[in-house]
Amino acid sequence: MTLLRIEDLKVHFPVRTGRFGGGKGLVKAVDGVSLTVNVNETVAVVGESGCGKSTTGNAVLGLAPITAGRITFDDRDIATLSEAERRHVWREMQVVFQDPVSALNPRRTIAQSIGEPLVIHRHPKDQIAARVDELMDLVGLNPDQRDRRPGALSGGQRQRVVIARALALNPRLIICDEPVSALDVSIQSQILNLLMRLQRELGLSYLFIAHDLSVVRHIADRVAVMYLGVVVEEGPASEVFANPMHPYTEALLSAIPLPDPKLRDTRKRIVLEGDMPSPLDPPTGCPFVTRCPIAEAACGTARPDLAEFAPGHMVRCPPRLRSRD
Ligand SMILES: Nc1ncnc2c1ncn2[C@@H]1O[C@H](COP(=O)(O)OP(=O)(O)OP(=O)(O)O)[C@@H](O)[C@H]1O
Repeated sequence: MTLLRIEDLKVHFPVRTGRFGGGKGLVKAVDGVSLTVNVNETVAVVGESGCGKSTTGNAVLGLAPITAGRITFDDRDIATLSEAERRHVWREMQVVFQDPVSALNPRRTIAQSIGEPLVIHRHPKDQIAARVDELMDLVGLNPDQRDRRPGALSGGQRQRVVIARALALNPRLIICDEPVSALDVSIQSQILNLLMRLQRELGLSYLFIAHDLSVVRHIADRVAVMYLGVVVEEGPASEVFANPMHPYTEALLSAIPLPDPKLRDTRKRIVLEGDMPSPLDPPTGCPFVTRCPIAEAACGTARPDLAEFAPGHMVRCPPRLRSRD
């Protein structure tokens, strides 16, 4: 069952341009993204900085304006909700951001931070302490730490606090926006394992935003790779990792270190030249044309659509190019 549906989403920001800010431009941060997240599913959105991943998540959360397209949660269009429906949807949809330091008020105790949504939503006061203990236990924090301040905790423990707070109102969907990027590599897998366990136990759905494909390898059911405001490839995670179709996905995958030295020798590393163009002035034609190792003249004129290569595996690169290698 589909819980979240994003249909042809566009988020364009009007900005001032030119040396003295006299010109006007449009940053096409998201330029026609469609995605679905099913109940109990993790969909990863991956791509380098500036590709529009966070803006997509922010539009779902109501933190970025929807220029065009539609976002439905549980079949309800989030743009047309009444105030009461909106409050209900915001309870069911929570977010975990990258940086647990700025997400937590340093003056509040752990219990106060975790209990904050319960206070805001007027939970009976006498039940809040027990619910906070339950949430701390659920995320692997010792309830003895309830009166500590965030400064006394490690980065991983702080992110557990943020996750416990996100779970307080029994959400169905969590937008995880780079939830492990600020953590030591050794701690990252602990938090990813925690998120996977919580998903199993609570039937959660995740829209999981990351710049690094290796982070999502174990957690994602499906992966959407974004470049310059559009999805260039989307499919079941196992398919995308084993059989990447888009040259950008291939380049991202080739940057992941392989544990097996024999595999390391056989794999070619694809180093992309230059930077992603500005979404203020995207290239005509294929968005990846300026950095693509297999670009042809035609790629500079027509923007390719997403086409299905295998069941559920979509790629925005014409077959005549892909069949060459
Ligand atoms: N409020 C805004 N006004 C103007 N431009 C914006 C605004 N928010 C985002 N952008 C631009 O939109 C583009 C996409 O940004 P976004 O943060 O969604 O990318 P991202 O892939 O999540 O990158 P990062 O990982 O660095 O957050 C960037 O070029 C960014 O500068």
